[in-house]
Amino acid sequence: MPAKKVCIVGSGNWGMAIAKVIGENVVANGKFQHSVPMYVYEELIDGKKLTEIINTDHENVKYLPGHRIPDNIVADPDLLHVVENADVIVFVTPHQFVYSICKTLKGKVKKSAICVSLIKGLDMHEGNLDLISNIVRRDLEIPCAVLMGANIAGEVASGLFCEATIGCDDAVLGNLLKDLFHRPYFRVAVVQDEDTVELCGALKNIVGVGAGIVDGLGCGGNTKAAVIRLGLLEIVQFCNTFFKKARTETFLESCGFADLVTTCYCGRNRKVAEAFVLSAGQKTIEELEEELLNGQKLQGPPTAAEVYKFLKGKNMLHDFPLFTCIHEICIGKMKPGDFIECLKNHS
Ligand SMILES: NC(=O)c1ccc[n+]([C@@H]2O[C@H](COP(=O)([O-])OP(=O)(O)OC[C@H]3O[C@@H](n4cnc5c(N)ncnc54)[C@H](O)[C@@H]3O)[C@@H](O)[C@H]2O)c1
Ligand SMILES: O=P(O)(O)OC[C@H](O)CO
Repeated sequence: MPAKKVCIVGSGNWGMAIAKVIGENVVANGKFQHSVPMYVYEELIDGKKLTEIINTDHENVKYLPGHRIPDNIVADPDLLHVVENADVIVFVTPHQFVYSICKTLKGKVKKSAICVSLIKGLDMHEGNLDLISNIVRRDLEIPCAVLMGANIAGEVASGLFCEATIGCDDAVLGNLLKDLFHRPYFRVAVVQDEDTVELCGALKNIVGVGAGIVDGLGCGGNTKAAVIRLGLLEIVQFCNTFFKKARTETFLESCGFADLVTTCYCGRNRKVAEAFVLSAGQKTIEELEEELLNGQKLQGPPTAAEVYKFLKGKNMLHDFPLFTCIHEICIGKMKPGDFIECLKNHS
């Protein structure tokens, strides 16, 4: 069997960390070609192209400073060149850019290629809520698995132990992807419940915003635990109401409960939402995202907006009071303090 060509589409905070994992694994495992092209959205840093900096210094000084990635990861600003003849395409951009990337790739990827999405987000499409993996499947006409989990990028890049979940309904494909991602410090489990794995990854970002709100209000660990518990309840309910019935065990994998915990304590959504509450109406979420994240993109507030629009269309906002309240606080329709009432009255 010829070695498979892997490519990575995306080079942000998580994109770089996972490039380190992949770069090490393709060398350790004979199933994959050693050189891995990575699509980088080109920009200038102090007058120098980011792709050149990555290929020379093997570090993305803007999105994951202080971490060296393996030399076999090759940064390239040409998206079509990156995916040319690729057998495995790893999608890891903020979800905001998936539509335009898929549009560019339509009809341009190998017919036998497979994709794995590491993107935690959802998209409203023609009045319906789309999984990111569905956009890929529909536009590129190839299978798409997902990888989600409690994976703060900097910690993974530092080699600190964590777990992740691959959601893949095809067991053979799932095992191939496990070979690509599993490392001694990155333990991967494969489950055949791909929609639930992806939904957990997307929806936990809304709950992360809720955690930041209670931190900004000066509440303690008990209140945050309530946010996590009620958030998990709404995630389970959302999956089972709108998608094929979830396996309960999936929520106990890294993509479920564990990702909720890490996001609510260590994530960017939490951080920006806390700053938003502390700014007492002086700054918007978007302004704080720009101020605090240096180009990294929040997924929680836009996902909350998309879920809100979807639920409103179904007249079901009252069935998901936590998701609803978090969005209304983000857009200034409710005050952060109202969140506590929402928690108190949640059934
Ligand atoms: N950062 C983490 O700790 C982490 C962990 C697990 C999963 N994720 C998920 O991975 C996905 C990617 O997150 P990330 O942290 O790698 O990204 P990020 O938040 O660092 O986003 C910045 C990236 O977006 C790119 N970008 C900016 N404008 C663009 C455009 N117009 N077109 C294409 N790309 C553009 C930038 O070049 C940069 O690579 C998200 O869905 C996120 O939820 C993130
Ligand atoms: O920093 P956040 O809030 O985008 O969360 C990062 C990861 O998804 C945690 O697993």
